[in-house]
Amino acid sequence: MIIEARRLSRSYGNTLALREADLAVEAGEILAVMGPSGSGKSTLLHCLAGIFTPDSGEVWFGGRRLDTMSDARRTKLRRTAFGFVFQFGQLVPELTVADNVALPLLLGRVRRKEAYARAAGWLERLGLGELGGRRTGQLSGGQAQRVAIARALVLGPRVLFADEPTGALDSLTGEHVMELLVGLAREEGTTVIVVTHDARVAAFADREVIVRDGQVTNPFAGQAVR
Ligand SMILES: Nc1ncnc2c1ncn2[C@@H]1O[C@H](COP(=O)(O)OP(=O)(O)OP(=O)(O)O)[C@@H](O)[C@H]1O
Repeated sequence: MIIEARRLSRSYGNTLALREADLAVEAGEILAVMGPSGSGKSTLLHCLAGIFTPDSGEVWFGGRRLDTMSDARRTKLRRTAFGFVFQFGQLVPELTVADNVALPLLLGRVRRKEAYARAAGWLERLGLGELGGRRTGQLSGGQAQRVAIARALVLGPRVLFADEPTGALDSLTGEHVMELLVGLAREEGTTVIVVTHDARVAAFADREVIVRDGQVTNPFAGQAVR
């Protein structure tokens, strides 16, 4: 298992968002996390990615305990081992497409020339080779999400976390974005955990888990949905 969550609980004030949720994810797996609105999907994803710490329970990544790690170590691990794609790309609008994709490399002290060369390679793979010089504020939704995918993958993460990555796109564009995301993840051997409401997005996954009332109803591979 690359990621394991054991009996995760997390509340916001009086709202119990996760109630002893379990989940196990295999390396290289593409996992869709589905379930009703407000059931705890995003909270689960944020706990797995070490963005939130759970109130109780354990999160393991590659045999290391994530939830009890120091903030500094967890932040470093998140930067190097994890990639993120959210509903709205969260690109820096004042920067160009190439700048946005090169940014994680530059922050990781990769030399400028190499960072831009690697960014250009990823943009090419995502069919964005022509758009490197454009400001990201001037992209279509589908183009922006493809840039966000390039930026998330440029450091070669072990796990890509995606929260409604196609939520702001029309269905055809959304399918194209998912096709690219899943195709690249498979080529790279990247594990993908994608939260989605959309059955067409989930159809790209190897496995689907359902979150209900803060619990994962079928947390382990091979288990039927209850
Ligand atoms: N910052 C917050 N403050 C208070 N309550 C919150 C906060 N974030 C989430 N919640 C509550 O926690 C519960 C789980 O929320 P979460 O966002 O994890 O659900 P979700 O399944 O991702 O929902 P959606 O599909 O609508 O995005 C909900 O009842 C929600 O209202």
